[in-house]
Amino acid sequence: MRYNMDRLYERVADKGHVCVGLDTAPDYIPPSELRKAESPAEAVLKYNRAIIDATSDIAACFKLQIAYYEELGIAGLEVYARTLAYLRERDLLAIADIKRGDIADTASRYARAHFEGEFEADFVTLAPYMGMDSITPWLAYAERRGKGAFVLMRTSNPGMRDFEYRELAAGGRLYDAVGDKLAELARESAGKYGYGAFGAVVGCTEREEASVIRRKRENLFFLIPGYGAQGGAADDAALLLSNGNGGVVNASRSILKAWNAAGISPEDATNETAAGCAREAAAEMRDAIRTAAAHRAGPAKQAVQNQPKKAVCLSEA
Ligand SMILES: O=c1ccn([C@@H]2O[C@H](COP(=O)(O)O)[C@@H](O)[C@H]2O)c(=O)[nH]1
Repeated sequence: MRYNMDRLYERVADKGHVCVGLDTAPDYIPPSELRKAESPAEAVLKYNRAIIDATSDIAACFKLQIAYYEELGIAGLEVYARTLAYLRERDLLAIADIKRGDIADTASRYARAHFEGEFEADFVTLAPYMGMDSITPWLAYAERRGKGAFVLMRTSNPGMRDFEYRELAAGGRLYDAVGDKLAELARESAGKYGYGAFGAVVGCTEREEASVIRRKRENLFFLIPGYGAQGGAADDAALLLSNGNGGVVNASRSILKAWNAAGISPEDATNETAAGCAREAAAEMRDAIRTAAAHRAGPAKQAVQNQPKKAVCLSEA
């Protein structure tokens, strides 16, 4: 089976670790574009397309947080589906950040809804609180269609300590117990590069235990949120990478609102200027993570990574 996780690994090797978050709220969009559009939803679609066009050669993948679309109602869900279709047409990988978790029968319906049809994505995010029977129905799609998932393990938010850090009577922390189960699953669905079809969400806002988590979970590919707006930096994210690969680092607001941070006045901004700033922010992020990862890997890896990009791509093709 050609797993999407293998495709993602190859995109990282080729383009770097950036996952552009399409968490597009209407108020992130230049006001002139909002005025021109027939509805906020239409403005979001146009903005998404501009961001995708400007970053598609830099981003390993794109992540859509479904809440931003749901809050716009039916029109928002239509934009969600059309954004996914736009990515698919361009052979760009999409993560649907839907964080589902329910009894097996319901889970299989969620899986059909997000791995087939109008909302089809390459990967989803899952919440493991209800146990492995809420995860396994999704696995059928890994076996049949190569689909992938990232299961919440150690998240990026302050509340991660409320439950994920609980010490278990059997030893270890709750997030470790999730990691054990995921590592088991990954052994059964290992792809070409040794990573399982399903990986884990591990935030980069907390450096504590990051290197240990990475070493312990060598067959799990990580989706790493928390970069930029939540305070995570390239050095933090690099602790969660493995041999220059093994994870994608998500940034949403710091890319979508880069035009704002660059000091462009709302009245002067257009989708074109916003997309230019997004491109610059994504490229800076890619370079900072590459440098931090190479620094962590030591001189031998640095020498390989410092070769001209074309040569690296050719050797990995
Ligand atoms: O632990 C987690 C899991 C998911 N997220 C999601 O990632 C993005 C982060 O957005 P930023 O604007 O870059 O902070 C958002 O969609 C979250 O729902 C997370 O932040 N932490």
